[in-house]
Amino acid sequence: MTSNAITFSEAKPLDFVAIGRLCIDLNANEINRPMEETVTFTKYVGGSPANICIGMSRLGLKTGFIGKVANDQMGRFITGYLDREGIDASGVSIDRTGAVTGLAFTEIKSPTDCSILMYRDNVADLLLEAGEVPESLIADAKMLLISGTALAKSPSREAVFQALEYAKKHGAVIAFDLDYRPYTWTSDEETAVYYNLAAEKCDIIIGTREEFDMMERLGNNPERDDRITAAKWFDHSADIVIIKHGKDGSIAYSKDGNSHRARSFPAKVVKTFGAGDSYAAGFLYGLMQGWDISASMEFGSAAACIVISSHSCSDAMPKAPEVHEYIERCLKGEITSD
Ligand SMILES: Nc1ncnc2c1ncn2[C@@H]1O[C@H](COP(=O)(O)OP(=O)(O)OP(=O)(O)O)[C@@H](O)[C@H]1O
Ligand SMILES: O=C(O)C[C@@H](O)[C@H](O)C(=O)CO
Repeated sequence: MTSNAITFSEAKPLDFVAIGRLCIDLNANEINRPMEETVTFTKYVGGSPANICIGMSRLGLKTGFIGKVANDQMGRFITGYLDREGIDASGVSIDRTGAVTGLAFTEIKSPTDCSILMYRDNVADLLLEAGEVPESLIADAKMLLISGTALAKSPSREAVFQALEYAKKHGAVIAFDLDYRPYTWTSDEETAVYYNLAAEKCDIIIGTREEFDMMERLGNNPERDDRITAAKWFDHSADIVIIKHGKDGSIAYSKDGNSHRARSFPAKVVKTFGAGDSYAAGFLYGLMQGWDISASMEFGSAAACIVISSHSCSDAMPKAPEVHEYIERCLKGEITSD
């Protein structure tokens, strides 16, 4: 199937495989206050690539995950969740070194003032080794998603480049969700080098304006012009580059020279994070259905609204009928922002 010059190998048994972190979100139950004043949290599976994979699975696609979890109750909570979601977890390794599961404590001071306190020392997800990346899982997949934070440290960094090599070898479409989390990196120069090296191999690149700014410290785009940002990647492997702008929506550029703007939909926002993961899942799902770029962006934008209107990220990932209904209700004026 071809969508916007991107061709998916229909004969492959898996639709989507992601590689990267599997973590735990601990979202404060007492919202609209600083974390210092919160007492209880709800535990969810987290990790941006995990959220995207869960989103793709919820939308009805056959998915798999490549990663590493801690050999403890949190690791077993995560793998049990993937199993219940029907996600092939055969590519998930168990750490044997005593590493731990990354924790994301989320603070919801207000619907527009949210932050994440990350505990990521000695996390298992960054210990995934290149030799643990199953070539067969990627060979069976129409699409591979990589996520930028997995590039932050070795051996996870080399595992990502191994996955990219397998994807190229077996004709999988490669999507790169930039997912820049500063606390995981030690140097701006190193960050930009590895993000750029990975991005050169990718067919679809999705990031915020700020994430592309981080990458472009090696280039020259003082006006932070989205079109200049996108053009660079069409000289490499990219067919589609999406720059996300929060409530102001998103813009996509395609290699054929076209651009596509998507507005955001109204939403009763509980917390803003999770927007990017659900947007990515909705957009990539749309492409895999053969929809055009604009329709896929609209679907991703609506999926994002459903997740930011919820307390969780992974648990809130919607099914396809929910997203279509959300769009219809917005078009009828039945949903408004606060
Ligand atoms: N407040 C909002 N109201 C409606 N839609 C939103 C809002 N914030 C984000 N979105 C939708 O989600 C998409 C992605 O959001 P954003 O640009 O914030 O990405 P992100 O920074 O990667 O998200 P995250 O907060 O999960 O890291 C936007 O393009 C828009 O369609
Ligand atoms: O990606 C992370 O490590 C944090 C996520 O678990 C959290 O759900 C989020 O920020 C989603 O964007």
